[in-house]
Amino acid sequence: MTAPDYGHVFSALRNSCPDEWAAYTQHSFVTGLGDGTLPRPAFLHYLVQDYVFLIHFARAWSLGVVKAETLDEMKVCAGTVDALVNHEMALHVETCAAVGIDEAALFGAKEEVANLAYTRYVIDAGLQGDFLDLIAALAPCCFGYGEIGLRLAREAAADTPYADWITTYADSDYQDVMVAVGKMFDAAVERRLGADYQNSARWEQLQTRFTTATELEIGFWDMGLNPA
Ligand SMILES: Cc1ncc(C[n+]2csc(CCO)c2C)c(N)n1
Repeated sequence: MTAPDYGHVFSALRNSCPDEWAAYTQHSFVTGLGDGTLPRPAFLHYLVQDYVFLIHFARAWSLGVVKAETLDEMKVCAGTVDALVNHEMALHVETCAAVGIDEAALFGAKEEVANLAYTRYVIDAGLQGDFLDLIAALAPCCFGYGEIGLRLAREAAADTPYADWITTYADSDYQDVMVAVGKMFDAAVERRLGADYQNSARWEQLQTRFTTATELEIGFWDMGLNPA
């Protein structure tokens, strides 16, 4: 599988924080998913928290519909909300059901501080700022999991118990959606800041949004490794 092209805006943002990006996408939680050494309690703890994360993340993407300026932007945001609440959460529901955690328990799970910090940061970026602030804060989640899924699909141990998780994010339908999201991000930034966006007054602020969200992803993996 070739490396995915998630667009030039994402590449530029990622290149502005290489250390944080590596700490996120090569975190020991990720290594443990690939080689199968991640303890099951840590994985389930992560998955329950991630269910709650996706609920609030769907709210953040919904804000994208509100802040969009074109129909294409609205379509991508609305499509992502649909994918999240009607499809992506199925992995969480099915995996947890198999160990006796039902959906009501997932919905009512106590949200940990690292989880709350991340989603509320993204929602606030969109409330306080404009569409670009919102997508800069949303980007690490989309493209980071896209990169991780593809890398683990290539490198993971054949007998890792986390193959379903890896397949969810390596899946070509999922990758196609991420490529479409990347194209929309490129167009959204060029529309507002022009082709020379990296020299615009807004760029540093967008880099900060992206880096902060990347740091919050690192905190989410750390949280996963420490079941309460
Ligand atoms: C902590 C955390 N970060 C990223 C993802 C992956 N993810 C969540 S929403 C979304 C975009 C549209 O599906 C993607 C890729 C996750 N599940 N949990």
